[in-house]
Amino acid sequence: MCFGKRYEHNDQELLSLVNSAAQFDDVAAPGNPADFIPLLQYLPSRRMKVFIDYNKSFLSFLQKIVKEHYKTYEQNNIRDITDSLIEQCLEKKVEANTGTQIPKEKIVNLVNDIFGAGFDTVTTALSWSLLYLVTYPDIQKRIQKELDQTIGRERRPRLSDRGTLPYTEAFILEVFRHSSFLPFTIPHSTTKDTVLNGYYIPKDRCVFINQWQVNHDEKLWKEPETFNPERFLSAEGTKVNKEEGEKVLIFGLGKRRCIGEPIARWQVFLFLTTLLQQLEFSVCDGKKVDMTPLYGLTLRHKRCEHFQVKQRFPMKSTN
Ligand code: HEM
Repeated sequence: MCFGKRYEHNDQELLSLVNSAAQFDDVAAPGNPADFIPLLQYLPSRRMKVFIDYNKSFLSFLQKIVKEHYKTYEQNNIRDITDSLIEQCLEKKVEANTGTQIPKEKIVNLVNDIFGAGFDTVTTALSWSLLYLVTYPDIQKRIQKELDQTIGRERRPRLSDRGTLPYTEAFILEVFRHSSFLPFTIPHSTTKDTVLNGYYIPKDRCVFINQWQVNHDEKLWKEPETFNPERFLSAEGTKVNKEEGEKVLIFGLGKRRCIGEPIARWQVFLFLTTLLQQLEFSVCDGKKVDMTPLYGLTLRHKRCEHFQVKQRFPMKSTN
């Protein structure tokens, strides 16, 4: 979407970025001691070096792509998000509306934000989903039954199917809630002295939301530690209970909540339904999945060595 390009699975440049994304995740996690004791920023830090090195290499990867886009840019053929940003930048220049103009040098940073915020998050959501599916095979079967009955096997799932698969939707909500794989929001700062629920928070204080706590609060959820998609279904089991769904906190809150939320929900839905229509996921007999989360900017799970996949029915070309 960002670059209008599909990378080969063995593209070395992309692979090295994907692999180092995990490192970035570790060092960028909220909880860097220097966020709380500013003096620590002056001490040498291995974390900070990894953080800076990763950003440098990622920015140079993006700069190269943005440069290529500028060279081949055609006003009447907008190929992707990068072209669209270039268009904004050039168009606004013509209108000389400097208030909303995107400066040319900011394009790389904007692509960086979209790629950085939208890549690791969606892949982590999908990978937790697969882990829950192999841990709860009956839930996997129930989603596949819903897919078979509603979509069938003759065509692939589409975005327009989303409202017609309540159990699948409830499963995704329960993955978001139970894993809470983004346990905290991005750190923000108070712009003035504030009182919240009787607590005084001075101006310029680092604040962020503990989403994990909200998603596991016993006052909000019945048996919060139990993985149970049905908690999001109406009494008859035929609809998603909207009010319950809205209680799940994974995209942040307020003005700076995730701007990519709708696209993220669509992506998770489309990838999961496409995979589950065709494939069955499991772990080798007698093996158990370790669901202990590894702490980082996103909570990851340990690599699962016993994961296996098989086709549900003979391959047919679908569209
Ligand atoms: C399941 C996937 C995703 C989750 C759980 C998620 C979650 C979040 C969270 C918690 C924040 C911080 C909100 C805050 O600090 O209050 C955020 C910010 C952001 N997200 Fe997402 N996100 C996801 C996918 C995406 C995608 C696909 C995109 C872009 C295509 C995206 C773009 C952004 C951007 C640009 C911000 C910064 C917004 C700002 O600072 O104003 N996210 N996201």
